[in-house]
Amino acid sequence: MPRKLMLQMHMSIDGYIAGPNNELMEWIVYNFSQDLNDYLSNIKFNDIILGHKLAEGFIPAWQSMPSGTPGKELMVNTPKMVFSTTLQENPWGERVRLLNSGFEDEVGKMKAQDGSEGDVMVYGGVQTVQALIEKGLVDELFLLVEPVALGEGKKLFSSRTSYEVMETKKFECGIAVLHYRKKV
Ligand SMILES: NC(=O)C1=CN([C@@H]2O[C@H](COP(=O)(O)OP(=O)(O)OC[C@H]3O[C@@H](n4cnc5c(N)ncnc54)[C@H](OP(=O)(O)O)[C@@H]3O)[C@@H](O)[C@H]2O)C=CC1
Ligand SMILES: Nc1nc(O)c(N)c(N[C@@H]2O[C@H](COP(=O)(O)O)[C@@H](O)[C@H]2O)n1
Repeated sequence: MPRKLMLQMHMSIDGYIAGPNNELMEWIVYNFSQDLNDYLSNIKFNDIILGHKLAEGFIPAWQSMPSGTPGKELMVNTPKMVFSTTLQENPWGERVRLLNSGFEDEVGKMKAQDGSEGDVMVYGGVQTVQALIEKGLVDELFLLVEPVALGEGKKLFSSRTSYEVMETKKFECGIAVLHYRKKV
């Protein structure tokens, strides 16, 4: 069985993943309740994909979190691949690999590996996930639906794709997780 590419992203109830200009995500509840931390810690994967812009914040932010912060070990220790056409040197250390071209081909190769290698997770940002969705490479979605409508912003999808619901769950902090699998 091949590896799956999973996506986990926060989304407004009207389907936006960022403001119109990728503004600060102040609409996102980051103070996760224990039940949500427990749920997320059960999603298993062995590689993380990040876009360059997200990586600039994500990697140092997780590294500097106090030990014991839920998710820290997973986020810091899991190998990461960062998409960038401009970065020539990797500033983030040995667990991070830069990919300068052929993004979709490389993801296709990762996915073709044996499933016993573990699955792959992408956290964003907008350009990166839009490209992966557009190429049909994302197999499962974990949408963390925030209890807010934004009215405008950046969307995950630009064309019609069918999914089936695997699970829906409401959490104490107000987030609802919708877990979908792509229909084959
Ligand atoms: N809703 C959510 O859960 C999340 C939302 N976000 C939102 O995402 C925003 C950042 O998104 P965005 O600015 O799009 O940044 P990304 O993190 O997607 O990084 C974009 C950069 O990644 C490289 N890249 C990614 N895909 C490709 C591709 N297919 N071809 C060429 N280069 C590629 C390029 O780097 P280079 O320029 O070096 O070539 C590009 O400039 C944040 O402001 C935040 O608001 C982020 C994370 C989670
Ligand atoms: N799997 C998992 N476990 C946790 O404990 C978490 N806090 C998260 N957070 C998710 O990580 C993604 C990137 O977050 P930042 O951009 O670094 O804030 C995002 O999807 C969070 O929901 N994940």
